[in-house]
Amino acid sequence: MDCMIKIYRHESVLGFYKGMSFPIASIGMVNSVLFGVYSNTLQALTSTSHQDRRAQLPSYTCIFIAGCTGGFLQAYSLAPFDIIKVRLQNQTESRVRPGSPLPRYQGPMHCAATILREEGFRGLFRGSGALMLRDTPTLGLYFITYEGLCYQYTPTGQQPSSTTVLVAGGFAGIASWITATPFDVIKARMQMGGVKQKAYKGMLDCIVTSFRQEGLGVFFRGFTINSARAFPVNAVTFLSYEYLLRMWG
Ligand SMILES: CN(C)C(=N)NCCC[C@H](N)C(=O)O
Repeated sequence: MDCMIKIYRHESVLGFYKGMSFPIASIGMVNSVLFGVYSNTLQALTSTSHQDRRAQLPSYTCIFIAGCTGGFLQAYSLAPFDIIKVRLQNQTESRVRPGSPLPRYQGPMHCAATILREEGFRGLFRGSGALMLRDTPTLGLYFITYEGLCYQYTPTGQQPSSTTVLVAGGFAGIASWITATPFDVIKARMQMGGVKQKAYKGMLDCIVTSFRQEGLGVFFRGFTINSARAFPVNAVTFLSYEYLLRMWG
Protein backbone atom coordinates (compact mmCIF):
# COMPACT_ATOMS: atom_id res chain seq x y z
CA MET A 1 0.00 0.00 0.00
CA ASP A 2 2.84 2.37 0.90
CA CYS A 3 4.45 1.64 -2.46
CA MET A 4 1.17 2.26 -4.32
CA ILE A 5 0.50 5.55 -2.52
CA LYS A 6 4.03 6.83 -3.12
CA ILE A 7 3.98 5.92 -6.83
CA TYR A 8 0.66 7.69 -7.24
CA ARG A 9 1.75 10.82 -5.36
CA HIS A 10 5.11 11.10 -7.08
CA GLU A 11 4.32 9.93 -10.59
CA SER A 12 0.49 10.04 -10.89
CA VAL A 13 -1.47 7.14 -12.36
CA LEU A 14 1.06 6.95 -15.24
CA GLY A 15 3.62 5.59 -12.77
CA PHE A 16 1.72 2.29 -12.66
CA TYR A 17 2.17 1.80 -16.39
CA LYS A 18 5.92 2.30 -16.54
CA GLY A 19 7.81 -0.13 -18.71
CA MET A 20 4.57 -1.59 -20.11
CA SER A 21 5.02 -1.28 -23.88
CA PHE A 22 7.88 -3.77 -24.24
CA PRO A 23 6.24 -6.53 -22.16
CA ILE A 24 3.08 -6.13 -24.25
CA ALA A 25 5.05 -6.33 -27.49
CA SER A 26 7.08 -9.34 -26.32
CA ILE A 27 4.62 -11.43 -24.28
CA GLY A 28 3.16 -13.23 -27.31
CA MET A 29 6.58 -14.27 -28.57
CA VAL A 30 7.85 -15.27 -25.11
CA ASN A 31 4.73 -17.32 -24.32
CA SER A 32 4.82 -19.06 -27.68
CA VAL A 33 8.43 -20.11 -27.00
CA LEU A 34 7.39 -21.40 -23.56
CA PHE A 35 4.21 -23.25 -24.54
CA GLY A 36 5.62 -24.44 -27.88
CA VAL A 37 8.78 -25.89 -26.34
CA TYR A 38 6.78 -27.41 -23.46
CA SER A 39 4.24 -29.15 -25.73
CA ASN A 40 6.83 -30.39 -28.20
CA THR A 41 9.20 -31.66 -25.50
CA LEU A 42 6.34 -33.50 -23.81
CA GLN A 43 5.30 -34.96 -27.14
CA ALA A 44 8.88 -36.12 -27.79
CA LEU A 45 9.18 -37.62 -24.29
CA THR A 46 5.83 -39.42 -24.24
CA SER A 47 5.04 -39.94 -27.96
CA THR A 48 1.48 -38.74 -27.31
CA SER A 49 -0.46 -35.76 -28.65
CA HIS A 50 -2.03 -33.11 -26.44
CA GLN A 51 -5.48 -34.74 -26.77
CA ASP A 52 -4.17 -38.27 -25.94
CA ARG A 53 -2.52 -36.93 -22.83
CA ARG A 54 -5.93 -36.07 -21.39
CA ALA A 55 -6.85 -39.76 -21.20
CA GLN A 56 -3.53 -40.81 -19.68
CA LEU A 57 -1.60 -38.17 -17.70
CA PRO A 58 2.13 -38.38 -18.54
CA SER A 59 4.43 -38.95 -15.56
CA TYR A 60 5.17 -35.89 -13.41
CA THR A 61 8.86 -36.34 -14.25
CA CYS A 62 8.14 -35.90 -17.98
CA ILE A 63 5.92 -32.87 -17.30
CA PHE A 64 8.63 -31.36 -15.09
CA ILE A 65 11.40 -31.92 -17.66
CA ALA A 66 9.25 -30.45 -20.45
CA GLY A 67 8.32 -27.44 -18.27
CA CYS A 68 11.95 -26.83 -17.26
CA THR A 69 13.05 -26.99 -20.92
CA GLY A 70 10.38 -24.44 -21.86
CA GLY A 71 11.37 -22.25 -18.91
CA PHE A 72 15.08 -22.37 -19.78
CA LEU A 73 14.51 -21.27 -23.39
CA GLN A 74 11.87 -18.75 -22.39
CA ALA A 75 14.36 -17.07 -20.01
CA TYR A 76 16.78 -16.28 -22.83
CA SER A 77 14.10 -14.94 -25.16
CA LEU A 78 12.70 -12.83 -22.32
CA ALA A 79 16.00 -11.41 -20.98
CA PRO A 80 16.47 -8.34 -23.26
CA PHE A 81 12.80 -7.28 -22.91
CA ASP A 82 12.81 -7.87 -19.17
CA ILE A 83 15.87 -5.73 -18.44
CA ILE A 84 14.29 -2.80 -20.29
CA LYS A 85 11.08 -3.22 -18.28
CA VAL A 86 12.99 -3.37 -14.99
CA ARG A 87 15.15 -0.32 -15.83
CA LEU A 88 12.11 1.75 -16.85
CA GLN A 89 10.08 0.65 -13.83
CA ASN A 90 12.86 1.64 -11.46
CA GLN A 91 13.18 5.09 -12.90
CA THR A 92 11.31 7.27 -10.43
CA GLU A 93 11.62 10.75 -11.94
CA SER A 94 8.19 12.31 -12.21
CA ARG A 95 6.93 12.69 -15.77
CA VAL A 96 4.21 15.11 -14.85
CA ARG A 97 6.03 17.83 -12.94
CA PRO A 98 7.24 20.63 -15.17
CA GLY A 99 10.91 21.43 -14.70
CA SER A 100 11.78 18.02 -13.23
CA PRO A 101 15.04 16.57 -14.60
CA LEU A 102 14.85 14.53 -17.81
CA PRO A 103 14.77 10.81 -16.98
CA ARG A 104 17.86 8.74 -17.86
CA TYR A 105 15.86 6.56 -20.25
CA GLN A 106 13.23 8.32 -22.35
CA GLY A 107 11.40 5.22 -23.54
CA PRO A 108 12.03 1.54 -24.34
CA MET A 109 13.95 2.12 -27.59
CA HIS A 110 16.08 4.82 -25.98
CA CYS A 111 16.67 2.51 -23.01
CA ALA A 112 17.78 -0.36 -25.32
CA ALA A 113 20.09 1.97 -27.26
CA THR A 114 21.59 3.40 -24.04
CA ILE A 115 22.25 -0.07 -22.60
CA LEU A 116 23.88 -1.16 -25.90
CA ARG A 117 26.06 1.97 -25.99
CA GLU A 118 27.06 2.01 -22.31
CA GLU A 119 27.15 -1.68 -21.43
CA GLY A 120 27.50 -3.45 -24.77
CA PHE A 121 25.42 -6.31 -26.17
CA ARG A 122 26.02 -8.34 -23.00
CA GLY A 123 24.36 -5.52 -21.04
CA LEU A 124 21.01 -6.57 -22.51
CA PHE A 125 21.53 -10.01 -20.94
CA ARG A 126 22.59 -8.72 -17.51
CA GLY A 127 20.84 -10.82 -14.86
CA SER A 128 19.93 -13.53 -17.38
CA GLY A 129 21.66 -16.18 -15.22
CA ALA A 130 19.29 -15.36 -12.35
CA LEU A 131 16.40 -15.21 -14.82
CA MET A 132 17.29 -18.70 -16.07
CA LEU A 133 17.56 -20.02 -12.48
CA ARG A 134 14.21 -18.38 -11.74
CA ASP A 135 12.35 -19.76 -14.74
CA THR A 136 13.78 -23.26 -15.22
CA PRO A 137 12.49 -25.04 -12.06
CA THR A 138 9.59 -22.61 -11.76
CA LEU A 139 8.06 -23.56 -15.09
CA GLY A 140 8.48 -27.25 -14.21
CA LEU A 141 6.39 -26.68 -11.10
CA TYR A 142 3.98 -24.46 -13.04
CA PHE A 143 3.03 -27.20 -15.52
CA ILE A 144 2.95 -29.95 -12.85
CA THR A 145 0.43 -27.89 -10.85
CA TYR A 146 -1.66 -27.13 -13.93
CA GLU A 147 -1.73 -30.65 -15.41
CA GLY A 148 -2.17 -32.27 -11.96
CA LEU A 149 -5.16 -30.10 -11.03
CA CYS A 150 -6.80 -30.53 -14.46
CA TYR A 151 -6.38 -34.31 -14.25
CA GLN A 152 -7.73 -34.42 -10.68
CA TYR A 153 -10.90 -32.47 -11.45
CA THR A 154 -11.76 -33.84 -14.91
CA PRO A 155 -13.64 -37.12 -15.47
CA THR A 156 -11.34 -39.62 -17.22
CA GLY A 157 -11.11 -39.21 -20.99
CA GLN A 158 -12.90 -35.83 -21.08
CA GLN A 159 -11.47 -32.39 -21.76
CA PRO A 160 -11.24 -30.12 -18.67
CA SER A 161 -14.06 -27.58 -18.44
CA SER A 162 -13.31 -23.87 -18.81
CA THR A 163 -13.78 -23.40 -15.05
CA THR A 164 -11.28 -26.17 -14.28
CA VAL A 165 -8.77 -24.66 -16.73
CA LEU A 166 -9.21 -21.19 -15.19
CA VAL A 167 -8.81 -22.41 -11.60
CA ALA A 168 -5.91 -24.80 -12.38
CA GLY A 169 -4.16 -22.07 -14.40
CA GLY A 170 -4.63 -19.54 -11.61
CA PHE A 171 -3.18 -21.86 -8.97
CA ALA A 172 -0.31 -22.85 -11.29
CA GLY A 173 0.57 -19.14 -11.54
CA ILE A 174 0.59 -18.70 -7.75
CA ALA A 175 2.61 -21.92 -7.22
CA SER A 176 5.18 -20.71 -9.75
CA TRP A 177 5.70 -17.43 -7.90
CA ILE A 178 6.50 -19.33 -4.68
CA THR A 179 9.70 -20.72 -6.19
CA ALA A 180 10.33 -17.74 -8.45
CA THR A 181 10.22 -14.84 -6.00
CA PRO A 182 13.70 -15.25 -4.38
CA PHE A 183 15.37 -15.39 -7.81
CA ASP A 184 13.12 -12.63 -9.10
CA VAL A 185 14.47 -10.31 -6.38
CA ILE A 186 18.08 -11.22 -7.23
CA LYS A 187 17.46 -10.89 -10.96
CA ALA A 188 16.00 -7.38 -10.61
CA ARG A 189 18.92 -6.29 -8.43
CA MET A 190 21.46 -7.67 -10.89
CA GLN A 191 19.65 -5.97 -13.79
CA MET A 192 19.78 -2.64 -11.96
CA GLY A 193 23.46 -3.15 -11.12
CA GLY A 194 25.57 -0.24 -12.27
CA VAL A 195 22.59 2.11 -12.65
CA LYS A 196 21.37 3.02 -9.18
CA GLN A 197 23.60 0.97 -7.01
CA LYS A 198 27.08 -0.47 -7.16
CA ALA A 199 27.12 -3.42 -9.58
CA TYR A 200 27.36 -6.76 -7.80
CA LYS A 201 30.38 -8.96 -8.47
CA GLY A 202 28.06 -11.80 -9.37
CA MET A 203 24.91 -13.59 -8.33
CA LEU A 204 26.40 -14.99 -5.12
CA ASP A 205 27.63 -11.54 -4.11
CA CYS A 206 24.14 -10.16 -4.74
CA ILE A 207 22.51 -12.93 -2.64
CA VAL A 208 24.96 -12.55 0.26
CA THR A 209 24.94 -8.72 0.25
CA SER A 210 21.12 -8.55 0.08
CA PHE A 211 20.78 -11.11 2.90
CA ARG A 212 23.35 -9.33 5.11
CA GLN A 213 21.81 -5.92 4.63
CA GLU A 214 18.11 -6.79 4.67
CA GLY A 215 17.65 -10.26 6.20
CA LEU A 216 15.79 -13.31 4.90
CA GLY A 217 12.58 -11.36 4.18
CA VAL A 218 14.27 -9.67 1.22
CA PHE A 219 13.88 -12.85 -0.84
CA PHE A 220 10.09 -12.70 -0.58
CA ARG A 221 9.60 -9.06 -1.48
CA GLY A 222 6.68 -8.57 -3.82
CA PHE A 223 5.33 -12.11 -3.35
CA THR A 224 1.83 -11.03 -2.30
CA ILE A 225 1.30 -8.60 -5.15
CA ASN A 226 2.82 -11.01 -7.70
CA SER A 227 0.50 -13.82 -6.54
CA ALA A 228 -2.58 -11.61 -6.63
CA ARG A 229 -1.65 -10.71 -10.20
CA ALA A 230 -0.67 -14.28 -11.12
CA PHE A 231 -4.11 -15.83 -10.57
CA PRO A 232 -6.10 -13.95 -13.24
CA VAL A 233 -3.12 -13.68 -15.63
CA ASN A 234 -2.41 -17.40 -15.68
CA ALA A 235 -6.09 -18.41 -15.62
CA VAL A 236 -6.57 -16.50 -18.88
CA THR A 237 -3.23 -17.70 -20.31
CA PHE A 238 -4.18 -21.38 -19.91
CA LEU A 239 -7.73 -20.84 -21.14
CA SER A 240 -6.33 -19.29 -24.34
CA TYR A 241 -3.79 -22.10 -24.67
CA GLU A 242 -6.46 -24.81 -24.37
CA TYR A 243 -8.84 -23.08 -26.79
CA LEU A 244 -6.13 -22.50 -29.39
CA LEU A 245 -5.01 -26.14 -29.17
CA ARG A 246 -8.58 -27.35 -29.53
CA MET A 247 -9.09 -25.10 -32.55
CA TRP A 248 -5.81 -25.87 -34.29
CA GLY A 249 -4.33 -28.87 -32.42
C1 LIG B 1 8.58 -16.18 -13.01
N1 LIG B 1 7.39 -16.93 -12.97
C2 LIG B 1 6.69 -17.05 -11.73
C3 LIG B 1 6.92 -17.54 -14.07
N2 LIG B 1 7.56 -17.48 -15.11
N3 LIG B 1 5.77 -18.22 -13.93
C4 LIG B 1 5.10 -18.84 -15.03
C5 LIG B 1 4.29 -17.92 -15.88
C6 LIG B 1 4.16 -16.60 -15.36
C7 LIG B 1 3.24 -15.70 -16.08
N4 LIG B 1 3.71 -15.31 -17.38
C8 LIG B 1 3.06 -14.52 -15.16
O1 LIG B 1 3.50 -13.46 -15.54
O2 LIG B 1 2.52 -14.71 -14.07
